[in-house]
Amino acid sequence: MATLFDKLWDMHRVGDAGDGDDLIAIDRLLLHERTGGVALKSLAAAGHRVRDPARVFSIMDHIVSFRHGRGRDEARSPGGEAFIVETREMAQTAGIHLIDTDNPAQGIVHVVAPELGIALPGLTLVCPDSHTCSLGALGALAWGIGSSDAEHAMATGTLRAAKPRQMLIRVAGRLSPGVSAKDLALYIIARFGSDGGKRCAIEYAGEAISDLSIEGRLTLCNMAVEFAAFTALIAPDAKTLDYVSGRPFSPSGAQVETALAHWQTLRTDEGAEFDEVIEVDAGKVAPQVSWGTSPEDSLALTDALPADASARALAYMGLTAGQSVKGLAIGGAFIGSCTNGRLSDLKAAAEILKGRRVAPGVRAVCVPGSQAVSREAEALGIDRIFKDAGFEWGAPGCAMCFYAGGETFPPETRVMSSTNRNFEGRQGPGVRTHLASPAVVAASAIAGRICAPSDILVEGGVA
Ligand SMILES: CC(C)[C@H](C(=O)O)[C@@H](O)C(=O)O
Ligand code: SF4
Repeated sequence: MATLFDKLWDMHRVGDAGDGDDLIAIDRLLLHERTGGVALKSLAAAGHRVRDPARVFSIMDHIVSFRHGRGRDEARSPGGEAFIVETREMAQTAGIHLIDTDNPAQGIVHVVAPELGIALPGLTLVCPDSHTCSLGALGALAWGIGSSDAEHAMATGTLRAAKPRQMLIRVAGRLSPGVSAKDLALYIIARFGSDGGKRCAIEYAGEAISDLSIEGRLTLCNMAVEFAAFTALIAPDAKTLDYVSGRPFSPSGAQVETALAHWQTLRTDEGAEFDEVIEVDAGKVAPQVSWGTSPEDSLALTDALPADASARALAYMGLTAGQSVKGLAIGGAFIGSCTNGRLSDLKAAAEILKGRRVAPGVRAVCVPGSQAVSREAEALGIDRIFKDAGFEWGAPGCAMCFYAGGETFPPETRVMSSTNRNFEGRQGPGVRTHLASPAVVAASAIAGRICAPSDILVEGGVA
């Protein structure tokens, strides 16, 4: 009896690397211009070549400008162009796949990898980026690595790694209407703490997980690293197989049948043991918002701040213990990122924005996670809904998810954000980030204060 994680590990284990480490075969490696160009350059400087360029994909997302109309080589941070240019040159020299700024498939690496079928059930995938765990949503074994590990993986097609402990998070029951995968992720992190994942490989299972769309699963697994997990994964089911079929880098022709047969074996055997098991009742999860400077500082929108809230976090966020977060005036709203920048996220926000206007004094920005998401949204008129509501509609990339030295909100601005990190300075010096789902961000942008979508709907529309 084996867990899904055991099976994936064993299938890729090529040897004992000593000191308790295994040598793991890496199927596909992803790079972005913020860390990937550096890894490629250092690899070349050491006189090594990429062993199998067909398995390596480089994508421009972190530094590219999100301003439409500007040259896409323009960076959003001073001096950032060098990252773009260097990654391009190094990728071309190495002969790896390059999804450049002008490529119709460009977007955030963790959004693009599933869209293109680079991420598939059963594959090992690594990227020098912490949110690579997102891809476990498809039943892949995917984890974030450092730059030197990326070099090692490119040169050898393998990585040294110690097999992590394993945790099962079973989410029983169903999420209530209006409660999303993002709310579930924040709820779990708040309840068990930002160290609650204990560097384990987490398998999410249970009725609420089967119910989630693939995009919802990607959101949930995206936040596993904020829970200190090694990675997270979800066993592939019919939804997964349907999602991954027919994509550019998915199996084609005669390979399809073999792949389907293989993917169907990717599940945890009945009775297989985990080192830790956590049970969560989906019915208890309400729309969440973060109040502090760690994703674990999250609560239901209707709850007051804990009496023992950290003084430093309170001071940074301009709050006092015991107060309510709901109703606080905001100055910014951001919808996008690898957490919530997919079509279903934009649709959920658009449902609330339709026919309404962002409150005066709120700068609201939406940046689709990829060119594909942007095109689909535009085909459905979703961009119009955002723009008519007063949102800026940006060009795909990480954009305001993290401060790169360029565009930001003024210090002390309270920003509702569909992203995954609310650390001090994450969106800019002094910026006060509140994490929430796209629907909660959209509702708050309309109201000009932190609120739930139901508050807007009850008020019958805020002009
Ligand atoms: C810049 C990159 C290495 C970083 C990460 O590893 O996650 C970024 O994507 C982030 O979200 O903070
Ligand atoms: S969108 Fe944000 S969290 Fe995701 S990869 Fe980019 S910077 Fe990191």
